Amino acid sequence: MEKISVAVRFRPPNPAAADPSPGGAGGVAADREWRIDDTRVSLLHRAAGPVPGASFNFDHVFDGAATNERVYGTVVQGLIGAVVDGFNGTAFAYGQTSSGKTFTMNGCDADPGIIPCAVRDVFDAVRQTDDREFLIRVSYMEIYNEEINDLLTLEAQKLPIPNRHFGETNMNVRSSRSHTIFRMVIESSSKSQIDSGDAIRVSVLNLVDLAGSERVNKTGAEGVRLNEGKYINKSLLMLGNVINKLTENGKQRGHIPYRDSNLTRILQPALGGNAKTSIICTAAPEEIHIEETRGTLQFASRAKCVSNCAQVNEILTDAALLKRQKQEIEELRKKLQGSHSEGLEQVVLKLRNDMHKSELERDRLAMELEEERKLRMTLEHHLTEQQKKLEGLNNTSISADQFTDSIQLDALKTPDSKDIPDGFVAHRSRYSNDVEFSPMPENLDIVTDEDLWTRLNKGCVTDLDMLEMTPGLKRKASLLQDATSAAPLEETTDARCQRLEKDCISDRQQLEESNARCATLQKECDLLREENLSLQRELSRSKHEADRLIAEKQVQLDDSWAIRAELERDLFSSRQEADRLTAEKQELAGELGTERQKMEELKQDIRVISRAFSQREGQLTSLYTKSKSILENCKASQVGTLP
Ligand SMILES: Nc1ncnc2c1ncn2[C@@H]1O[C@H](COP(=O)(O)OP(=O)(O)OP(=O)(O)O)[C@@H](O)[C@H]1O
Repeated sequence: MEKISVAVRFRPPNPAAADPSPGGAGGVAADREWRIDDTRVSLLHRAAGPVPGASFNFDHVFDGAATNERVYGTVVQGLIGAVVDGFNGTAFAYGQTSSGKTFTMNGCDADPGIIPCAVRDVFDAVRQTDDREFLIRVSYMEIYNEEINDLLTLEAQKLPIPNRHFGETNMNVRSSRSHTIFRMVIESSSKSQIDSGDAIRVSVLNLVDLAGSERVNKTGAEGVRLNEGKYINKSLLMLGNVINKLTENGKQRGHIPYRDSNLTRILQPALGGNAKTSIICTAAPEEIHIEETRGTLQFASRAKCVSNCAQVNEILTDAALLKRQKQEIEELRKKLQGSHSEGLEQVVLKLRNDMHKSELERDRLAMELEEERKLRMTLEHHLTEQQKKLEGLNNTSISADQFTDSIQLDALKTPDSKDIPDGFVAHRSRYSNDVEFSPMPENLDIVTDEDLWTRLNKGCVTDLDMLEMTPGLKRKASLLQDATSAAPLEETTDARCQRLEKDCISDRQQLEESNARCATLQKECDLLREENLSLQRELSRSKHEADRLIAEKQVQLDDSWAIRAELERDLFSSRQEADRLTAEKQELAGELGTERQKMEELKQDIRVISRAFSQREGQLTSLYTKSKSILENCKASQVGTLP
């Protein structure tokens, strides 16, 4: 789809044009004027500035200084190449009477208009296209009072060249009273033998000069001119209706009234159809024409919204159609077998590989995660153990059951130290805040002495009342009473305590690290799972797309095969029909020959008979003459012998 190209052209101000209406502005400085930029036209009030709602944008805007050559080069020249290449093209001039439509389309000797420039360029383009041969037909017609006249057929109209209807009005001494359509039909086919089966291109170029819309009070039309003006205005109204309908939204648009006038019927392909179209809206710059100019610009704005759908026009012979179908089938087959499907397969394969890799990676990470979890559990367990031991050490000075570990116990043992089977374990239940000495209970004298308790409890004196007596390891009082052996035991326990604390800290660090690693692995695992899912989705989408494309191509291929088969059948039956007709023709020709021969013979017979008849007639005539003279002689002799 491409939009219609719309240009606006202002003619130079006409000094002779005075406002014909009573109280007209002739000679008085205008209050309002049009400001013209490259693509914009706006109405300005000298005192108040831009007039609201009177500003318009177009593809091109030309002021009075623009020549026809420039207008043609900017707006129409591009169409010509397209028309020679097989597209339909239309250019038409629209505007109020005396705004310069005919000047734009026809021009003058010094500045030829669109029609002569277009004809020149069509023939130039044809000359430059070496590989095709062309047939160009030209017609020139007018729509006058809703009747179509051929302007090139002199016999029918008995009008001198130019044949078009012109008439004088107050607005234009030579006002066009009809719409004219200059049409070139361009046919072309390839010169090449190889392409001889190619299509024939047929395109139409319409160059239209519309009659101008007019107001009766300005043109002063009456009688014939008034009647012409009514037809002109009516057909232009129909053109406006078609354009309005075409600019409506697709659903509301409904029926387009092309058939309401001959003008819209002829312009139908150019308006929303199969053609490239350019409209040149001509306008008068004078203040007295502001309302008409505004109407023209509104028409041009609406026309700018119309879209056409131009395509090369080709006529296919059976052979060309068959050739096209074959080419299409070949192309489809290539596409089906070729790079596209291979590419898709490769994509699918790559996706599969990626998915497989990511699955392996995911499994590996899952295993690592499991190992990490196990390690963390072991560490946690170990830590708990260590903490318990540490607490035990903190709570108990010489609680033997806190040293179940034989290595720990060994560290506490002196060479004479021996497990005593029926000894006891003193477990300290709480510390006394104040340093004081409680009386030693008598039954504890075998456990330890007061100093040793004090040292083991780091200065804190045990409330011996609270000591629980548990069966367990018993130590020899003599061993524990030895003051020299108590000091190394105290140092070892502290060192052990510190080591365990250190262990504990490092275990906790390890545990934290392991937890962090575990969380990272978990995240990676989740990401991989997501990636995996998206790869799977992508894979299934690609597969689906590949299947759809293959199915589509298959359908196209099937269709092409079916069309081809049908065409081949048609071709075959056409050939048979042609053979039958040829045979029939030959038979008829034979019969005709025989008939001709017979006729010749008959003619000969007739000639012989005629000759014989003539001879006989001659003989009979002479015989008759002789008999007559004899008879007369006899009569005379008889008369002479009578008495
Ligand atoms: N761009 C221009 N440059 C010079 N003269 C122009 C230009 N445009 C129009 N004119 C002159 O203005 C007058 C009216 O122009 P023209 O006949 O082309 O108008 P029109 O729109 O075809 O009118 P109508 O619709 O009545 O046929 C003519 O004399 C023409 O030569």
